[in-house]
Amino acid sequence: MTDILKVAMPKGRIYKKASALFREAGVPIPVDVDETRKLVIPLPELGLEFIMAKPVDVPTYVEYGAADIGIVGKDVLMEENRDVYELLDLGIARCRMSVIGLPNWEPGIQQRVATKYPNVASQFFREQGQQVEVIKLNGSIELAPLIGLADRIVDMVETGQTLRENGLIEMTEIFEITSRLIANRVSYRMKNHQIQALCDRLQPVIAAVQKG
Ligand SMILES: Nc1ncnc2c1ncn2[C@@H]1O[C@H](COP(=O)(O)OP(=O)(O)OP(=O)(O)O)[C@@H](O)[C@H]1O
Ligand SMILES: O=P(O)(O)OC[C@H]1O[C@H](OP(=O)(O)OP(=O)(O)O)[C@H](O)[C@@H]1O
Repeated sequence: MTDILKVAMPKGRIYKKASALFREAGVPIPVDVDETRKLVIPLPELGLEFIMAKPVDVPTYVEYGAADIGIVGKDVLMEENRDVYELLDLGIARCRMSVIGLPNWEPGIQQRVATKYPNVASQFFREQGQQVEVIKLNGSIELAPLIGLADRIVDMVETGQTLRENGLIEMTEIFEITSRLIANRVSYRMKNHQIQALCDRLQPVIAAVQKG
């Protein structure tokens, strides 16, 4: 009997892209999985079990071994700094982490930066030698400079539509984001065969997508 691989799948926008990638790689996830509200989805015919997690929690499930592997954005990996292996860059859900502000922004004495990513933002400004107060928000980050909560924000930019519609500009790109396949350190040894088999299926599809 082969061991089932437990996969922490992020609900939301990454799931759609990750499931398409799996299907292209010859892992036929049944279509009803896309719509279900079930949180634990056994897929014994594929040797998998999906755990449908909030994206930011994926590295936590994987670090503790509640999931063997997981799919998560680089943004979350950088912010959470969990003890997991990063196995593959899946090349999906591409966007970037940037410093954003109003076009007329000028450095003041007491600078405030709002973000969903306080660790990433603090580290970035520390490295730049800039002293800022970081304010943690949980969404609609672009509101903060519009209504005077913060001078600048650190947030994700994909198409730039949110910035345009709110009259904001991207000042500095901090890093590029794509989704990654991560593994629990013990699972990586104990279930190496299954994990490697999945990576071997995914790799050529990722390479083909990257070629264009
Ligand atoms: N335009 C984008 N905005 C935000 N994240 C994006 C974008 N494009 C790709 N991503 C990736 O998708 C991941 C998950 O985003 P999603 O919006 O699904 O969840 P979330 O906002 O973290 O969670 P929730 O909506 O459940 O609070 C991000 O961590 C990032 O890696
Ligand atoms: O460049 P764009 O294509 O406009 O994408 C970027 C926007 O998408 C994300 O927000 P999300 O939709 O996750 O909503 P949130 O504000 O609740 O985080 C992100 O925080 C930006 O606001």
